[in-house]
Amino acid sequence: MVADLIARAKIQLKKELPFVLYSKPKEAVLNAVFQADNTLHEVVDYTEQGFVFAPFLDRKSPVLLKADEVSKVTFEVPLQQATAPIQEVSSNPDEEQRYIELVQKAILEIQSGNCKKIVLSRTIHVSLDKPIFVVFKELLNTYSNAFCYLWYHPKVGLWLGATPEILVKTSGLNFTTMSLAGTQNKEAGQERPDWSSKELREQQYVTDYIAGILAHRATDVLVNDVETISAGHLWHLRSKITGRFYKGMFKDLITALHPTPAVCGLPLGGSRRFILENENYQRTYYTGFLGELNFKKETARNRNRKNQENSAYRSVVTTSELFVNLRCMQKVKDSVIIYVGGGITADSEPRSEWSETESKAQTMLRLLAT
Ligand SMILES: C=C(O[C@@H]1C=C(C(=O)O)C=C[C@H]1O)C(=O)O
Repeated sequence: MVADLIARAKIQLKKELPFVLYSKPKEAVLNAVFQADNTLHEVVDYTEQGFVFAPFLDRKSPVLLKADEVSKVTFEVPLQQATAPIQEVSSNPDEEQRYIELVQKAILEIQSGNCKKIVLSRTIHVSLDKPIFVVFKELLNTYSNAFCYLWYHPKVGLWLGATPEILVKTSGLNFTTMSLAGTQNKEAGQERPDWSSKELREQQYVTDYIAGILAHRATDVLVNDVETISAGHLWHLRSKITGRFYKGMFKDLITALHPTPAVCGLPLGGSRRFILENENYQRTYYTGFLGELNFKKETARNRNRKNQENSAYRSVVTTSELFVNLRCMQKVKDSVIIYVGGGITADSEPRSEWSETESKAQTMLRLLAT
C-alpha cells in the first residue's frame, strides 16, 4: 500500500538515510529506492546502476542513490484531479523589478548578437506549514501526467517536484527525448491554446539543436510534429524525438543533451556564461536531471508466434528514464525554496516573462496551501 511505502520512507528520513519516492507520468505506480547507508555515491561514466540526481552545472558530479532496496505499489489516481486553489504569495515588488531588469539585460545581450536564447530563473522562499509527506501525496494526486518525486540525501538535501520534461528515456539502444518550450496558462474551458510565432520559434530552436546533437550520435532519428501538451495548469509545446544511439555512447549522449536550450539557452556556452554572471543565485539541482539509471527490465518475448504459450522466453533489457528537474522545490528547515524560470528571446516582453515565472510557481505553491 502507498501508506506503507510512505511510512517506510518516513523511517528512512528519520534515520537520515538516502531514498527517493517517485511516480512516472501516467503510470499510477509509486516506486521507491532506499540506500542502506549514507555514502555519497557519484555517477562517473553512466555505466552505474541506481537513481541519478544531477545538478545543472557539471562542476559537481551527479549523485547516485544505490538501489539497495526497491519497492513499488500501484495507487488509485483520483478521477477528479485535485484543483487546489491558486495560492497567493505576496508578490515582492523589489524582486519583480530585479527580475524585469535581468530580463531586459538578457534581451540586450540577445540583440547584441551574442545569444539567441537565454533561460533565466529565480527562487521564491515560502514557509512550509504542513508535513512534507502530505505535500508529496497531494503532488502525486494532482500531477499524474508528470514525473513526481521526493528525493533525499542527508549530505545534499530534500527535493520534490512534478516535471513534465523528459531528458532522455532509453531501452537498449533505442531512445526517446523531447524538445519542450513555450508556455501558456490554461484558460477555463480552453481546448487548445493559440501559439504565437515567438513561442513556435523558441521551441523550434530547441528541436533543431537536439536534432543537431543527435546527427552524429544516433541513427534512425525521427523528429515528430510539434504538439501541445498539458502540464498542470499550463500548456507547453513539445516535439518527441526518437532514434537509436551508437553503442558505448550513452554517457556522451547524456552529457551532450544536458543542459538543453530548453533550460539554458543558445548557444550553450554564451547563455550559460550569462546565467552564471547575472542570475545571482545557484541553481544547484534545479534544471539538472534525475531518474532511473541502467535499470534491468525483464521482457517476455515469443520465439514462435504460432505456438506462443510454449515458446515465450525472457530477455533482459537495460533501461534508463531521466527527467529534467523543473517545477520543483527544496526543503530547507521549515520552509521551501521554489525554483522557476523561462526562456528569453529577442521578442520577449519582460513583464510577461515575470508573469510566466509566477504561473510556473503555482505548480508547487498550490500544494502548500493549508
Ligand atoms: C525553465 C522552466 O521551464 C522550461 C522553459 C519553458 C519556456 O521557456 O516556455 C518551458 C518549459 C521548460 O522547458 C521552468 O519551469 O522553470
